[in-house]
Amino acid sequence: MNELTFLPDRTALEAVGLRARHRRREALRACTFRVPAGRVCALVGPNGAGKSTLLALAAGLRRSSGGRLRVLGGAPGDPAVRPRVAYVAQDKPLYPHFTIAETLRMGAALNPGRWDQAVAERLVRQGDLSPHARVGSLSGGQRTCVALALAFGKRPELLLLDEPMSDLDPLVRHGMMAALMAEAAERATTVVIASHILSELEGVCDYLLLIADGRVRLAGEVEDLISVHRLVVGRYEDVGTPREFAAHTIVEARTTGRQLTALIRPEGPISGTWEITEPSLEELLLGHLRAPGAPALLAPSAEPRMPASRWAA
Ligand SMILES: Nc1ncnc2c1ncn2[C@@H]1O[C@H](COP(=O)(O)OP(=O)(O)OP(=O)(O)O)[C@@H](O)[C@H]1O
Repeated sequence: MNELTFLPDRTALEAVGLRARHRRREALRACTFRVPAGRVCALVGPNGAGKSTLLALAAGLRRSSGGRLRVLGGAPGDPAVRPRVAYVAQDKPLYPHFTIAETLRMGAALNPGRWDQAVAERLVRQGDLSPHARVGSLSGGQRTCVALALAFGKRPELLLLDEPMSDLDPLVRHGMMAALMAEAAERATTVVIASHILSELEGVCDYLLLIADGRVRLAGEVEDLISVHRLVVGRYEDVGTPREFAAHTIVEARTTGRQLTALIRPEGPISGTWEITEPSLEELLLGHLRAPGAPALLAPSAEPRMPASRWAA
């Protein structure tokens, strides 16, 4: 993180009581959170949690069914907001008859005054692709590289990525992730990246939004969220959870043989003879994913800042 990318006073995404429906099914249930500008935010949750729905709302491609969502200070999809946002959907729609070079020319034509050809070409090279290749002849992973090049060439202030790396081979994924993060850091781009690959998020994301069953479970700076949790490991042969944990918030506790492993939000010192460490991001996420009913936590930076007078849709 550098001074440019750390913009805690500006807001990229802000939701209050946000709801969305797919026909009768509620996909988002009263979600409230804030993502400050300049952050790389991991959007994590089980299948069907509502991640894609949230990104599509932020991109202005779907309408909410209640609550409020602000994107870069404006309404999602507003003509003043749309050019500043790029969105890479899971299915990455592209024109199959275009070559990669033609696709980038289309990007330039659609984004007058914003387009950065050098950045787009750099990302195409990262995928080891010829500009003359036709999009229809590319593999799924190669199309992903083109979609990411198109999104980044737009020089967005907010980049919304829906599981962008899932079909990339490990080498290309590594190179692409590094290239994306370098571009994002240089331009202080806010990135919201939905992913199931938890190891890929560690060391890359400094902000976290965890949703499950359409509800926000965790939101805030990764550092802040990690620092209020502890991983507690030790020998335990009784049933249930140890009595000394009663004073704390237990996110998840598991016993394997005679060993107990628990993810806890301590309310004070933890008594007993336990090995107590700070969880890694992956351990924090796994604990919460295994325990979707654990009490939600919104760090102070994730609390909405829009005045209450604007909360009504
Ligand atoms: N087109 C649709 N029609 C009906 N229901 C839908 C549609 N799209 C999503 N849903 C439902 O809305 C809920 C949220 O789906 P969403 O795709 O946002 O989840 P997700 O977190 O992105 O899941 P995944 O990790 O599997 O991509 C799910 O219950 C899903 O079944």
